[in-house]
Amino acid sequence: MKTKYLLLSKEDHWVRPFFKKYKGLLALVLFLGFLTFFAASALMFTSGYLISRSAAKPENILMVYVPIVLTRAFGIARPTLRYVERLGSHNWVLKMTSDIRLKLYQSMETRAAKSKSEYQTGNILGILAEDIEHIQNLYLRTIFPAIVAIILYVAIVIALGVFSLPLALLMFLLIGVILIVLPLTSVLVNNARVYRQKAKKHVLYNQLTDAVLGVGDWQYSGRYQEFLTGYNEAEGDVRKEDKVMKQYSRRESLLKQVIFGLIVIVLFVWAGNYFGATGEVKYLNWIAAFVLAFFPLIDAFAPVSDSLKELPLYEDTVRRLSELPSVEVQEENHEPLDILTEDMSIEFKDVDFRYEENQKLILESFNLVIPTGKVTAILGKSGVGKTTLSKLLRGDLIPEKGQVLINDYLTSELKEQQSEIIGVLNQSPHIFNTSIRNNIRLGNLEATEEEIELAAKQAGLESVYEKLPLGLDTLVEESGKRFSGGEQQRIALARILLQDAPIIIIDEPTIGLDPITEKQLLETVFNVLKDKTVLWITHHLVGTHYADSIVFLENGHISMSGTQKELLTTNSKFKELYQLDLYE
Ligand SMILES: Nc1ncnc2c1ncn2[C@@H]1O[C@H](COP(=O)(O)OP(=O)(O)OP(=O)(O)O)[C@@H](O)[C@H]1O
Repeated sequence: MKTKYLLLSKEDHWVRPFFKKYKGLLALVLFLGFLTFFAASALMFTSGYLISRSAAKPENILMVYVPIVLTRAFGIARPTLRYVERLGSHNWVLKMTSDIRLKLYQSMETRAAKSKSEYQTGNILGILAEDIEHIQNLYLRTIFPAIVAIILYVAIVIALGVFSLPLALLMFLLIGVILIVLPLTSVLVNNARVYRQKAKKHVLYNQLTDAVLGVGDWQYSGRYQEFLTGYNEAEGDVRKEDKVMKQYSRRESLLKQVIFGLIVIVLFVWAGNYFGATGEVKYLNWIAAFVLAFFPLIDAFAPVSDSLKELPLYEDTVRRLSELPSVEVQEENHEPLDILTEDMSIEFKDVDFRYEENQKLILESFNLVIPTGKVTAILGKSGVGKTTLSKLLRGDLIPEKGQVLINDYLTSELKEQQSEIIGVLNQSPHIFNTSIRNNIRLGNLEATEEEIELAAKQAGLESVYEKLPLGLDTLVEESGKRFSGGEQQRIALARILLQDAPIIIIDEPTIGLDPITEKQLLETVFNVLKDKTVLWITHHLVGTHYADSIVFLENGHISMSGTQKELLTTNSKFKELYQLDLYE
């Protein structure tokens, strides 16, 4: 079990900083919250007095003129203050949660380059949907009302103390039960339950994303019903916990109502005695006023224990957030590198790389040079490190030893210039659910219509969109479903052409395509990318004539290299592999 609370402590780097950042608005919101209840209470007080006084038939209207004006004033002030307070508090909370979302995004981005696998999509969805919403509620439903209630509590006890010390003490105890004893008991009783429920909900989120991503496989395997049953059971579990907690809430709410009833009776008896004892009729008018003034305060006190019960949830939220990678504030003004010159050669210089410390080196003293405007094909068994090589080139991974350079600049320094320098054509480019034109435009938002059309033509899309009534404005449907794999790759290629980066990574874009489409696509790709420096990851030897150099990766080193022609004539192993590939 936890020993130290994180929420709003110094170690809380997620909620506390924003709490401090907007503290001026926060103070205003709290003050307005207090004023709202004060106006509500004063409204009831003046109306109570007015009713009592009017019932005693005043000689003329002027005798009750002041309470009439006050009743009107407080009647207008209460909703106005409430409105402004809501506006302020929501504005405050939305500002803060938007900052937290941004921080979450930055944190994931920091991590994304290194390893996406540590944080499942479901976890992130859970954090975005549940946790940040909890933080939103933390302020709107818990912290603000609790602080306002405590201010009111102190004000009431002091105000009553002026009239009678025993009454002030009694109110101190009775309201104290509602504001302190009940919430604490509730936190103690429900703590474990709330945690359990939240953990179960996170399991549900993970199951859901997994299920949505793999829905086809559940269907094909004939285990759809089994999956549904499992999911329903997990959901049932969450509901069961929910039921127990609701039962507790109902009982607690009953107890609160009884205490409120008791407070009203105590106030009534005391006011009756206090003002009745004076023997003067005019003082009797204050009795109803005193008792009625308490009623609006019930709205301030009642929700506190309900919301404090959720404190463990907020604590858990902050804990989960604090486990995310911290965001180094990268405010440093990163000077753009003067990297774009004639020379866009790539060099891997004595590179050692592995993902984890105790892992075998994936690249060991690895050296490779790709001259400007040349194509190097990287081949090797699955898992040998081809994709790793491309990630090192993008600067997403940093070598343990050695350097990865483009035009003598470290690729890890590229930062936001990365997309300006390196384009990627991979196995499954994402085609967004918009028109072909917009999908291509993604490569360069500033491109003109003519440039987009030229890129589409160069990528060989003309024959595709010409047949369509809407041409380039045809919607591609979700994930590009409307088009074949080869056509989707051509859209991605057009996007890259528009991006016009001098270096291109081609990571098996032809995988899953039939040999004829593969051949046609490769022809287009290498035709339009002929001036670029290209790192081409492939499994196929057929087509490697497009490469100026072929490199075989094995055990972290280059085991074979040369042009297709050279290798075919001098290397029997290559020849053998080439023959095998021909018959595949
Ligand atoms: N994030 C990671 N953490 C730990 N190990 C990883 C990670 N990513 C890849 N690896 C391991 O590094 C090795 C090289 O992976 P890489 O993806 O570069 O291979 P590849 O040659 O591109 O394979 P394929 O041809 O199947 O795509 C593999 O053994 C893989 O399991």
